[in-house]
Amino acid sequence: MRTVFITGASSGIGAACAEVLASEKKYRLLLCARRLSKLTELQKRIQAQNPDCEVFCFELDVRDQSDIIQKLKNLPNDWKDIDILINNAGLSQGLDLIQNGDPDDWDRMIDTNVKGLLYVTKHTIPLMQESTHPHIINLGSIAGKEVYPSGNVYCATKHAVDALTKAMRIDLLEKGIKVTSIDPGMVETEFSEVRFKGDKERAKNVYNGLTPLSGKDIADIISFVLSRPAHVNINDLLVMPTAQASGTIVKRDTL
Ligand SMILES: NC(=O)C1=CN([C@@H]2O[C@H](COP(=O)(O)OP(=O)(O)OC[C@H]3O[C@@H](n4cnc5c(N)ncnc54)[C@H](OP(=O)(O)O)[C@@H]3O)[C@@H](O)[C@H]2O)C=CC1
Ligand SMILES: CC(=O)[C@H](N)C(=O)O
Repeated sequence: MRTVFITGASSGIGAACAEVLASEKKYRLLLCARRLSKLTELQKRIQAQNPDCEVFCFELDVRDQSDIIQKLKNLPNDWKDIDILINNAGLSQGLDLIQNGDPDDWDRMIDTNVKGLLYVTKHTIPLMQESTHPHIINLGSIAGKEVYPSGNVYCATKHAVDALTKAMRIDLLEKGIKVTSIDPGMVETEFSEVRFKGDKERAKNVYNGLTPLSGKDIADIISFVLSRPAHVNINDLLVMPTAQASGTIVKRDTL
């Protein structure tokens, strides 16, 4: 069984990855997020459908480096050999022109999407030493390839993930760790509700008149990436809703 460590597993793409990988009977799951209750609900769902799937959940805020160190140190010994890290935890806060942006929003995005990914990676790599086929998958974004109006800092954080993925692939070559970036377009998860701070109407409007991707669409792709033989790595995979030609060009059904 390969041990997969998924950050941000309490909803959306992370939760979908947990469910898809559990169903393949090849993985055991190490899941973290800030909402432990959501993680335990997910664990119950997964183990109801896959009774033999081992799942270990723990509460973690990826922005807190000392908590990461402590939580990884305190893992049960049989969870300390990790094969796959999926750096999924991330968010956007607001959608404001830079001149109107809130520096607290900027801090949250940078601390979560960039520094959180770095902290988790730094402290997980030592736990991947024993793996025969170690793999790190970073959740990038179309926002890491293009910039869109008012996307400013969120786009900058995903551009940073794009650069860090390339850098990690170079630096970790000596350790034989595969590194992949998965870069989705619009995926209907809690993402927009988080971005708009609970404004469900505004979040729903993001996807009006088109079929966005689902968390499972991305999880299925990650499952494929992980299934490649040892000599094959998918470096970077941009995946969009058919209706979204680029970061800002979408085709919506007329009402
Ligand atoms: N949805 C989309 O359109 C796209 C999303 N992405 C990226 O995909 C990733 C997953 O997003 P998505 O599933 O859509 O969004 P969701 O909001 O549904 O999920 C985000 C996950 O990240 C976790 N998270 C957020 N902040 C922290 C933190 N500080 N510490 C630990 N976990 C945290 C949340 O858990 P909790 O709140 O319990 O801590 C949640 O489980 C993100 O990196 C996002 O940028 C990329 C392209 C498109
Ligand atoms: C594509 C994403 O990362 C996100 N949905 C966004 O609005 O930029």
